Amino acid sequence: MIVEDLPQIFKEARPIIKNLEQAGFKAYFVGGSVRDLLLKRPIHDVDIATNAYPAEVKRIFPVTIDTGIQHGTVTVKYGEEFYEVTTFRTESTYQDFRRPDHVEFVQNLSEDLKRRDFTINALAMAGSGEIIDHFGGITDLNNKVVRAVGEARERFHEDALRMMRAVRFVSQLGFTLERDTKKAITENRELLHHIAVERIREEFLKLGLGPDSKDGFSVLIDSELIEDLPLLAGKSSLLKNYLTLNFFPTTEPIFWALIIVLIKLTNDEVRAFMRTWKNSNEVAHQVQQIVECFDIVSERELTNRELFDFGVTTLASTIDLADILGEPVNGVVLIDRYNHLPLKDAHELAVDGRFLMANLGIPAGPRIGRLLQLTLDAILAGQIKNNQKSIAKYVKKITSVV
Ligand SMILES: Nc1ccn([C@@H]2O[C@H](COP(=O)(O)OP(=O)(O)OP(=O)(O)O)[C@@H](O)[C@H]2O)c(=O)n1
Repeated sequence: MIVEDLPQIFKEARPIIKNLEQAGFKAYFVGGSVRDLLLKRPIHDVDIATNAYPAEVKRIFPVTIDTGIQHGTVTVKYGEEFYEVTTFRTESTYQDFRRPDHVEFVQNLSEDLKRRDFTINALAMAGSGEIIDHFGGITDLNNKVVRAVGEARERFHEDALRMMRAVRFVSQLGFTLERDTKKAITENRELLHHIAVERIREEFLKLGLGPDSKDGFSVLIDSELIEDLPLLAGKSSLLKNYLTLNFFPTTEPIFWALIIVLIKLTNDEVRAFMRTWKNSNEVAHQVQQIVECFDIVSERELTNRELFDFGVTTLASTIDLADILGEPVNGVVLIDRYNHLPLKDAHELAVDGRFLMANLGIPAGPRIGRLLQLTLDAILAGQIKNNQKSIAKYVKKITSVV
């Protein structure tokens, strides 16, 4: 099979292949870019595999960066673009947990392809556009199947993250998981414990945000791989509720908040959960806010002060989460109430600490902060207006008790 009209991204990368060939080497496009080309999906970057060693690649191209030389990868700058050029290699380079730094280079493309994870990812393409398919990858693409190359058990022992990748592709591409590949996941799922949580998290997130995340979750539960995800062991009966949803998360914080609500964590447990999953403090904070806000809106109306404190981003995410979970929350009303708040940021307060000290004779100290907070409360509750005159009157009144 030859692809006649290659997208621009491949055309621009062709000179890399040509230069390697002119120097007497073989070189091919490999991996996800070839898969995505045949699926007519957007292509973000193209990777190249070659029998040239990194030192040889560096001799051919004037501008290179040693991004992963111990794994055989050199980044080549060509024009304004950067390309990863990797020497044909075998499994142990895919972060084999038994031999993390072991690299084995091989001489030909077939050897390289047969140690890749799935048939759909074991396709290569020559500079001419000719597709090289040794493992039935094109048939599997057409049938929408994720199937390990050769023995699935071996592929998962080489890199256990591949089990998560398999399920991620189900969600991302809308494919089904081939039976033996799924069986090998169930039989080898404990291997996932050798994998860094950050890598698992990336795959879990891609799974959760994929267009077919319901199918992804279904396979995750069916294959029992879910039992080996951090803090999700024993939660599969709760997570089965994911399969009854009609809408799905579209952002990272909403995805985590949904998982947390489904597994019924208390507010106190959220922080530890997010930390175990090695999320950034920023994402962890956003998720905590959404979960807290969701807890409140499921019980009662938010106060104006709560609307103010949560802010519009958390409110919008909470409304999405409520929608996903079928919780009756009137998002339009909530956002309208937010939009009509007398102020949306503490900086909009008509007075500051200096004003209270200079005009009302209140000494510096923590009391100033308390008075400002009470003032904010009163404005948000509609008791007073946000101007210096009504605030001064109000503060004078409450100084006797605060
Ligand atoms: N654990 C892994 C990771 C990657 N690969 C191989 O390396 C290629 C590139 O990997 P990567 O860029 O991580 O993923 P893609 O398959 O390109 O998918 P995406 O870009 O959507 O993450 C894959 O296609 C596959 O051939 C593999 O065999 N085993």
